[in-house]
Amino acid sequence: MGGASIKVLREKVFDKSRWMQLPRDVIIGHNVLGEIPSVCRDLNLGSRALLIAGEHTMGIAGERIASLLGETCEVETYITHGNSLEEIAAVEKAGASADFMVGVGGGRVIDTAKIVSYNLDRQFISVPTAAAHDGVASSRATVPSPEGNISLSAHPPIAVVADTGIIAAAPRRLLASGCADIISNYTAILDWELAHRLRGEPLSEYAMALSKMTAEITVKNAAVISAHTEESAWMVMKALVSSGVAMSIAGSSRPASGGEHKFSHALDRIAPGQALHGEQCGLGAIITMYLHGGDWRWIRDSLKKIGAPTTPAGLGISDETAVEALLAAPSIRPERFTILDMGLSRERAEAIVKMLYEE
Ligand SMILES: NC(=O)C1=CN([C@@H]2O[C@H](COP(=O)(O)OP(=O)(O)OC[C@H]3O[C@@H](n4cnc5c(N)ncnc54)[C@H](OP(=O)(O)O)[C@@H]3O)[C@@H](O)[C@H]2O)C=CC1
Ligand SMILES: O=C(CO)COP(=O)(O)O
Ligand SMILES: [Zn+2]
Repeated sequence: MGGASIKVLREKVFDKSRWMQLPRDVIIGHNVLGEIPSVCRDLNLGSRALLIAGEHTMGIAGERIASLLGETCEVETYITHGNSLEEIAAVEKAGASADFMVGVGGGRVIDTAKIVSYNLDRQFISVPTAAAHDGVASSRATVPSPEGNISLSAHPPIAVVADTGIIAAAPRRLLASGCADIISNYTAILDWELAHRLRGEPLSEYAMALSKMTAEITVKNAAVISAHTEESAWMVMKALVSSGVAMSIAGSSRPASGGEHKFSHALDRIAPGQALHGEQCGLGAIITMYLHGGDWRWIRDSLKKIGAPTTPAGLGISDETAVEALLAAPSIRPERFTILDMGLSRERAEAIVKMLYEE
């Protein structure tokens, strides 16, 4: 009897817990914009909406959604110009009396809607107009700061409505960028494993498996995707949603963001507005795969197949800028340990950037 109670005392207490938040409704497909009023009714979101879109995306889909919603709701519209903390504060003011938000556009608009709705404790619907990034369904929001981009905890959208007709009509470059953001999951996972081995950072096997599978399916379907049809939009959008779910499972962007993302964030600071987020991450993934000793040529060729750039010139930046971004990457989010935080010399960074032009 005494022996049994000693055994109980010695057992390690299991004290782990995680709160995973995921979207409730995910609707992807042809002409699904028309479903938005039903989604609002189904989820009981209220009668006053703030619709947030960008300069281009307001005309591409925002106005149509506002008119659809206008039949049953009071709708205010707001055009954002980026996702700076000042812009977020302004949208928050505009949304103070809204019951819910609808974010219509690219990654910056969706991140703005995500953080504003989180701060105001409202729900939001994510309506991507392009398949360019994997923040469509994630619970994280990336915003610029003087120290570089920071990843804030927020909440996932209550619903995602992705109209493949609209997404397929977006410029080809945006779709290729989304694929590159997904392909960079390969190196993000290698960095996470490295941080586990060297720093004891906890891993989530489920998040890693989902993130890797998403990248594998994308590469396997490169030929279909590069045709840039509505079927391509369907495939890439499913991958982007799955990658966002992997981030929600992990409770951080780790499964989809490693050194290649730190390189991209450094570029956003050094050479803002030159290239798309996913394009930058794709180039970063070639370099970090090389540093991990993996098959970097395969990453490069996969990116080429889907039409994403694979050199600094392809991003519209100089080789020197790419070298500066590689060297600056460790200063971005220093707590996120990656292969770029292991001490890359300028000389090696220059040699690696030259290597990118190899046939
Ligand atoms: N939270 C997360 O988990 C993640 C966040 N991100 C973040 O997302 C951002 C990148 O998103 P991304 O979409 O690449 O960049 P942007 O949001 O900057 O959008 C790029 C451009 O595409 C335009 N656009 C969008 N849809 C269409 C369309 N159908 N036709 C024509 N133009 C269109 C936008 O127009 P407009 O001018 O109207 O906006 C904008 O000019 C970064 O800030 C990144 O950090 C990326 C991955 C994950
Ligand atoms: O872009 C992301 C995943 O693709 C989000 O990652 P960050 O946390 O690096 O912004
Ligand atoms: Zn990304």
